[in-house]
Amino acid sequence: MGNLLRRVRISISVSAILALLVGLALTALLFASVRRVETQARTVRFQQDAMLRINAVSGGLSDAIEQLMVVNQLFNTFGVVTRQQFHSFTAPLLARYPELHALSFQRLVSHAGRPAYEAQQRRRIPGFTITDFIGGQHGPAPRRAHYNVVEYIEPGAGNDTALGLDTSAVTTYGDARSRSRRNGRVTATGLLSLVQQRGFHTGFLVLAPVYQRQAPQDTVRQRERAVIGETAAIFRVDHLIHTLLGSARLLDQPGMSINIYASGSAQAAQLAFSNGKAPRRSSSVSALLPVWLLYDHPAPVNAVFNVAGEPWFIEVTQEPRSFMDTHAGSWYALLGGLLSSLLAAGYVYSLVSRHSAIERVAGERTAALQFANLRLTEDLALRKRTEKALRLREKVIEVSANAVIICNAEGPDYAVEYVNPAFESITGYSAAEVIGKSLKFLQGAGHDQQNIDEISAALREQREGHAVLRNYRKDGSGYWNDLFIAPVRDDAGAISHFVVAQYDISAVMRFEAELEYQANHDALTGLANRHLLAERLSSAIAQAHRAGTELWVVFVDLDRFKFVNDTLGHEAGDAMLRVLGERIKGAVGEADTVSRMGGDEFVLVLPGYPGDGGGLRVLQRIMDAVAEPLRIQAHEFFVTCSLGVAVYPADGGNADTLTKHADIAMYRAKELGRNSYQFYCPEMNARTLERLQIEADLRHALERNELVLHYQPQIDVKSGAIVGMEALLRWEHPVLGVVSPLRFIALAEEMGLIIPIGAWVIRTACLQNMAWQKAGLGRLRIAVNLSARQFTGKDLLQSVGDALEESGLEARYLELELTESMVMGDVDNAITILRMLKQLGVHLAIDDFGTGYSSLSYLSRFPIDVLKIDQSFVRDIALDADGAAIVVSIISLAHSLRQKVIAEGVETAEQLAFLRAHGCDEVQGYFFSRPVGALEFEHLLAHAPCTTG
Ligand SMILES: Nc1nc2c(ncn2[C@@H]2O[C@@H]3COP(=O)(O)O[C@H]4[C@@H](O)[C@H](n5cnc6c(=O)[nH]c(N)nc65)O[C@@H]4COP(=O)(O)O[C@H]3[C@H]2O)c(=O)[nH]1
Repeated sequence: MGNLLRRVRISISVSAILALLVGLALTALLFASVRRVETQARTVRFQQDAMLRINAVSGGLSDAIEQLMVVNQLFNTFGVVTRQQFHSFTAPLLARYPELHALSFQRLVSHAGRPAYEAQQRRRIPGFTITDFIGGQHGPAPRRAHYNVVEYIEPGAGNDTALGLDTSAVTTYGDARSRSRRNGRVTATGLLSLVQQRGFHTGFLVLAPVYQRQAPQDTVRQRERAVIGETAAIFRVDHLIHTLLGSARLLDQPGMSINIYASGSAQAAQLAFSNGKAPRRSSSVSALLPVWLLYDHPAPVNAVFNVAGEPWFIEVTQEPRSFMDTHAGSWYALLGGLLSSLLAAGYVYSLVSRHSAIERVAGERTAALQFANLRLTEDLALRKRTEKALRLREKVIEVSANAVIICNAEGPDYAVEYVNPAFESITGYSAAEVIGKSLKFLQGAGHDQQNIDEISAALREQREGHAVLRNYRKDGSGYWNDLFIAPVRDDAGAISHFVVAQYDISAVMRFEAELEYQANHDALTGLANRHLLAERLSSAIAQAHRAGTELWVVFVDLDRFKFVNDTLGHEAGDAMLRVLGERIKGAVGEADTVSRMGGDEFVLVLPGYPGDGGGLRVLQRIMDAVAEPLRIQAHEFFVTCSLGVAVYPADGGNADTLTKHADIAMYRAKELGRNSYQFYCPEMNARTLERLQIEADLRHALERNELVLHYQPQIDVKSGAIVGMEALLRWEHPVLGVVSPLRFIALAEEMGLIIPIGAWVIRTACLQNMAWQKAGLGRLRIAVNLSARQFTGKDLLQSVGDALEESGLEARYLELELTESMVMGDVDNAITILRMLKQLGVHLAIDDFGTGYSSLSYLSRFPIDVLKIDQSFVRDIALDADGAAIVVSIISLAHSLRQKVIAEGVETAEQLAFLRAHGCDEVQGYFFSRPVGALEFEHLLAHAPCTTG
C-alpha cells in the first residue's frame, strides 16, 4: 500500500513535474508567442505613425508650393502686378498657409537699366538702392552685368531687409534659378541661410520663373530671353516642419525622431531638420544586451519625396524601448503560465492552443489592416491630388483682386454664367443680377468706344482679345477696365465658353493723368507751363499754317510785381500771381492758352482772332482785369501789366522766334510807360541791342560823372514869375550822346541802380538850389522826381535828410514828385512814408496826375501839397472837350483838398489862357523854356522875373 502510494506520488510528482515542465515549456512558448504578437502590433502602429508624418510633411510642402504657383499665375495672367495687388493677393495665402515663411517677386535688372530702375523704385521707397550682403554687411550691390532684385516680399514686416536685395551672389540660389528659367519649371534651391527676420535661419526657396507675356517660350533660348524674374516661396525649415507637424501634435511623440534631408539619401551635410535625436544606425546598448528580451526597437521608416523637382529624404526612427515598458501582456502571460503550470497541464494546453488561435487571428487582422491601410493611403493621395488641382483653380479665381467672368460662347449675347466676388465689388452688381445676361450693360449708354470693336471681333473670331474700355458701375460711376478675353475649350476641343479677366485700372489712369497734369502745368497757378506752351504753340502754328490764318503770341509782364514781392514777401507775391493768373485766364477765350513762364511773366497764345479788332479787345480786357484793385494780406494793391504781341507769320515762323519777339515788344511797352501793349516790329531788335549796351554802360555812368541835371522853370500863373524848377536827369553818354531818362530810368530801377542815382539827384539838386540862393538868384523851390523803388527803399529819408543837411537848403525849398501808381500800390505803407517825409518839412507833389488809378477816397488821406496835371491832358485842352473837362475837374479837386495845381507840358498861349481862366496855380512847359543845363538856367534866372521867396 505504502509502495503503491509512493509510486502514485512519484507518478503524481513526475506528472506534476512533467506537468510543471510541460507547463513551463508551454509558458515559455506562450511567452514567446505573446511577445511576437505585441511586437508586430507595435511595429505596424509605428509604421502608421511614421507614414502619417511622412505624408504630412510631403503633402504640406507640395500644398505650400502649389501656392507659389497661384502667385506665379497672377504674374503670368496680368503681366504687370502692382505692389498693392501683390500684397492683396498674397496676404490671404500667407494667412492660410502659415508654413510659407514669405512670398516674393524678384526682378531681373540689367546694369544699364539699374539707374532708371532705382529711380523708379525711389518714388515708392525713398532712398531705395539695390543692395547685397557682402561679408555679412548690408550695402549697395557692386557692379554686375545683371541683378536679381527682391522687388516685392510679403509679409513686409520682418522681411524689410530683403527689399532691394540682389540675390545674384548666392550660388545655391543661382543654380536653381538658372535651371528654373531654362526649363520653365518650379525648382527648389538647396539649403541656405536666410537673411530675413534679423538673423540667419536655415531655409530654402522654391522658384517659379516669370516670363514676358506672349513671348515665345518653347526653347531654352526663348525662355532665357523672355524671363523677367521669378516668384519665390521662402521656407524656414524649422518653422515649416513645426507648422506642418507641430500644429497636429505630431512632433511630440516620446522617443520618435524625424530627420529630413534636402537630398535623396541621408547625407549628414544636407540634414534640414531633426527633432532632437540624431539618427542612430546601430546601438551599442542593443549590441551588448539580449535585445530580443529586453528591448523593443522597430526598424526606421523612410521615404524619398519630391520638393519642386528635388528629391528629399525623410526618416522616422523610434528609440529602443525597454521591454518591460511595452510588453505587459507577455509578462502577465509568463507569470500566469508559471502559476497555471502548477495547476494544470490541460489548462496550460488549452492556454497554448488559445494563444495559437489568438496569434493566427492577430496575424490575419494585421495583414488585413496593412492591406486596408495601403489602399486607404493610395485613395487618399489620389483624391487629395484631384481636390488640390480643383481648389487651386477655384482659389485663383475667388481670391483674385480682378474681376473674372465666365460667359457662354454662344453669340450674340454671350450670356454670363459665372462672376467672381471681385466682379461684384468692382461693379456693384451681384452675381444674381448679371448671370444669364450679356456683359454689354457695363458699357453704359454711350457706345462710342473704338476698343469695343476689338472685343466684339475676338468673340466673333473665337480668339483671345484685349482692350481698355470705359465701363460703368451699378451706381453709374465710370471706371477704366483693362479687359482680357480668352476662349475655353471643352473635352471635345470645341469652344464652349469665354473667360474674361477685368482689371480696374482707374487708379492707374488717374495717376497717369495727374502726372501728365503736373508735367504740363505750373504748380503755383495751375496754368500751362513752358512745356505745354511749347506744345500748344507748335500745334497752333501748324493749324494757322494750314488754314492760312494769323496767330498772336502775347507776352505779359506785371508792372509792380517786384514791389509786392520785395515789400510783402513771397507768400503775398504767390497769392498775387494766383489771382492775376485767374484773371488773365478769365479775360481770354476758351480756345486760347495762358501759360506762366516763371516769375511774373505769362505767355498767351491767341489763335482765333482775325484782324477785326477782336484781338485788341482781348488785350484791353487783360489789362483791365489785371488793373482791378487787389486785396492781399489786408493791403490793397493796384497792379498794371505790359503786353508785347508777335503775330504769326509776319513776326516769326516758329515758337521760339514768336515768343522772343513778343518778349521784345513787351519790353518796348514797358519803356513807353507801362500799362500798355506794343506789337513787335523789326526795329525793336535794334532797340534790344541798344538796351543791352545801355544796361552795361549805366553801371559806370555815375562814377564816370556822365550824369547831369537839367532844370525847367515853373511859373506862377498870376504873377508870371519863376517860382520853382524841376530837376530833370540827363545822361551824357560818350557814344549815344544825351540819353533821355525815359530810356534809362526804368532800367536803372530794374538793375537796382536807381537808389545811388536817385540819392545823387537829390543831393545835386539841393546843392545847386542852395548855390543859386546864395548867389541871390531867388529863393526857388526845386522839384525832384522819385522812382518807385526809391520811394519804398529804406534809405530815402536818410538821403533826403543828408542832402538837406549837407547843402544847408531849407526843407520847404525841396519838392519830391511821386506818381500815382507809387502811392496807390500799398496805400497804408505809402501814407506812413509820406508822413515821415512831411515831418522833414519837404513839399510833396503827385506827378502825372490823372493817368494812373487814383482812388479819390485815398487822395484826401495823403499829405500832398501839389497835384501836377499830366501833359497829355494839357495837350488835349484845345483838341477836345473831354480833355478840357478833366483839367477843370483836377483843378477844382485839388483846390477842394487845399492842394496847389501845376500844369506841365504847356506849349501854347491858348493852353496857358485856359489854365489861367480855370484857376491853375502854376505852369511848366516849352512855352516858357525847355529843360536846360545849369549855366543856361542861371542865365534864365538872372533875366527873368522870379520870386524872392
Ligand atoms: N512834350 C513836352 N514835354 C515837356 C514839356 N515841358 C516839359 N516836358 C518834359 O516832360 C517831362 C516832365 O517830367 P516828368 O513828367 O516828371 O517825367 C520824367 C520823370 O518821370 C523821369 N525823370 C526825369 N528825371 C528823373 C530823375 O531824376 N529821377 C527819376 N526817378 N525820374 C526822372 O523821366 C521823365 C521824362 O523826363 P524828360 O525826358 O526830362 O521829360 C520831362 C520834360 O522834358 C512840354 O511843354 N512839352
